[in-house]
Amino acid sequence: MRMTGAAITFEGLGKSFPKAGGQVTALADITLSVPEGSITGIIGRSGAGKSTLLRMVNGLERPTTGRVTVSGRDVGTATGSALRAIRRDVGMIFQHFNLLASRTVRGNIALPLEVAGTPRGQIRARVDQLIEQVGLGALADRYPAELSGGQKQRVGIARALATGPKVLLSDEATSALDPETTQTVLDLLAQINRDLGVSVLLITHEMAVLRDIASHMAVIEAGRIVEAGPTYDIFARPEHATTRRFLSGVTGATLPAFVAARLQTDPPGDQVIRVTFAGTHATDPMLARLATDLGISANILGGTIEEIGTRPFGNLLISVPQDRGDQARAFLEQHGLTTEVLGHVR
Ligand SMILES: Nc1ncnc2c1ncn2[C@@H]1O[C@H](COP(=O)(O)OP(=O)(O)OP(=O)(O)O)[C@@H](O)[C@H]1O
Repeated sequence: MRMTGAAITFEGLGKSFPKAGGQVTALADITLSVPEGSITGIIGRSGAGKSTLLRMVNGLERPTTGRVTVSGRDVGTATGSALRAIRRDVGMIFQHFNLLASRTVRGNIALPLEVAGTPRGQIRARVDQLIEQVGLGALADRYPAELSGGQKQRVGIARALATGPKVLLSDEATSALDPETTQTVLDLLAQINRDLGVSVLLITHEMAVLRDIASHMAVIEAGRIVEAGPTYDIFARPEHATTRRFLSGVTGATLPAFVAARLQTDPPGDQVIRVTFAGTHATDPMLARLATDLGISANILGGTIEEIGTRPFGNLLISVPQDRGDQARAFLEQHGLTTEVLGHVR
């Protein structure tokens, strides 16, 4: 089946590598679609298979089973000019930038155009345009050693865009950057996605990267996708334990230390509940209603409201009397909120 509206598809994809005395399975039964025009992020721990999955998209690795397509073209079986055509449609950026030290900014960005046989006269104009696009105007004649990490990644992005790809692959592109620089590079990726309509597939081990720019996401563990969907939905209703673990670091609210230190897994004590507010319910005065409708008064232990895309997303940590906990949670869930019992405090 060929999915429509997909920039990239993985269909029952598997990849094994030979290993002394047998095989190691890096990926198993991956079925995932990267919607055209989306920024799709894949998160997983080290060794989960992220890089292998990304390398399938430009044909650096070939599937052992299943298929990977770019704009409907099968990458795994493509050779010669067909493979070269796919690769022109797929740009890639790297954690450590992979720039040539002996070439200036201009020279690095020109490289893929030279390889593609673009006439010299055209290369100059195209490179100028790319340098403008990534905001490197004043640095065109500098060498990589004279640039900051963020500037190097801008060169990497310009180089990846040189041949006018439909898809941009990002391999931990911000992992070597400080938080502030990370933000500016993520903003640039979002802008490129918006302005040029380039679909982005990125891999990361940081949930914050997905929160900030990914419209869609998937969680990969031990070579399998354990959860996938629109980023907002997954943040609001994570289903898999691995997803929840990744989320606990970013969905702001953490328990105050004095509460965390006393938290127990079993009763007795007040029930400590994480309430996730999503979408239109984000600003509803649900705690007030808990008091007026059910007569349950909740203690507020912590909370945050942030935005995913442009939609509000909140986390509130509360405690309620143990014997009213189930009732309170049922009420909140009935009103479209997600709840999770974190434990009990006396
Ligand atoms: N060329 C190879 N030969 C043998 N095994 C490999 C090869 N490439 C990857 N693997 C194995 O496949 C699994 C997935 O590796 P991969 O690099 O894709 O993970 P990752 O999620 O990108 O991790 P990291 O973030 O550490 O790069 C690992 O067990 C790895 O050892």
